[in-house]
Amino acid sequence: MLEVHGLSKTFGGLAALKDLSFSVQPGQIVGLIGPNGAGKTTAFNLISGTLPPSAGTVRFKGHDITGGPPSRVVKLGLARTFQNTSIYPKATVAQNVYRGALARLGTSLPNQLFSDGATRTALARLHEQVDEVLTLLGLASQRDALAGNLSYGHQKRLGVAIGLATQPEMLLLDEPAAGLNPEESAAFGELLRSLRTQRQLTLLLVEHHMALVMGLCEHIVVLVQGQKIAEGTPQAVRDNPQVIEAYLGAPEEFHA
Ligand SMILES: Nc1ncnc2c1ncn2[C@@H]1O[C@H](COP(=O)(O)OP(=O)(O)OP(=O)(O)O)[C@@H](O)[C@H]1O
Repeated sequence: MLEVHGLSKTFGGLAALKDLSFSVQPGQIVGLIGPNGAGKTTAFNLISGTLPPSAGTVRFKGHDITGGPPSRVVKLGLARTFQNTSIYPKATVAQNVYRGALARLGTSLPNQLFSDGATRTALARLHEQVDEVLTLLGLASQRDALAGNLSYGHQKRLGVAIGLATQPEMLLLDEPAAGLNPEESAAFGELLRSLRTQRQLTLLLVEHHMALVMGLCEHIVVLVQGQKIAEGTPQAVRDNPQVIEAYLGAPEEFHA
C-alpha cells in the first residue's frame, strides 16, 4: 500500500530525516514512534506531499507520490490528520466534515454552485458520505454544533472524521490521542480498530501514548534523531535494547 524509500529531509543544515525506508501492507495498523524532534511529523509531511523531500521516494498503491501535491495524494486515497486538530471552530461539525468530502470530490466551487446533473449526483452522494462519517465517529447528534464548542476528545474525533470524509484507503494520523486521558485514549484505540474493519482502512499513526501504540499497532517503526533505529512487532520493539535506551526507558518503567 505504501512504500517509503530512502526518504531524507534537510532544513538548512539540520538533517530532520535521514534515509528512512519502510513499507505498510494493506489493512495494517503501523505506528511511527520516537522522542520529540525525531522527525515523525516531518516524515508525515513528506509522505502526504505537504513538503518535498531532499531525497528518496514515496509510492502509494504503486503510484509515485513523492513531493505531492497533497490534492493528488488525497485523490489517490491517502489522507492525513494533523497534530493540532485543524478544525474551523466557528463552523458546524457537519460543515467541517464537508471540507474533507469536497477535497476528494475535487469539484470546483462554481460547479458546486451552478451544478450540472453529474455534479448534483456527486453532491447527493457527498451528503450521504458526510452523514455516514458523522455516525461512524459518534458525532451525528452534534452535527449542527459549532466545532469550537465540542469537548477536546470530540474535536480529535472530528479531525479523524474530516480525514475519513475524503474516502481514503489509508489514513495518516498525527498524534490522534494527544491530550486524551488513558480511558479516552483506550476508547480512541477501539474506535480506530473498528474503523479499520468497517472501512477496510490502512492506518499509519504517530503517537506518544505507548499503551495505545503497543495495543493497537501490528508493526512499529522507531525513529531517533531522524534515523530509523528499529522496526518490528510491538513485542520486538519493546524488547529491543537500543529502543529502550534511546526512547522507552527501562522495561520496568514502561507501562504498556
Ligand atoms: N519547517 C521546519 N524548519 C526547520 N526545522 C524544522 C522544520 N520542521 C521540523 N524541523 C526540525 O526537524 C526536526 C524534526 O522535527 P519533527 O517535528 O519532524 O519531529 P517529531 O518527531 O514530529 O517531534 P514531536 O514528537 O515533538 O512532534 C526537529 O529538530 C525540528 O526542529
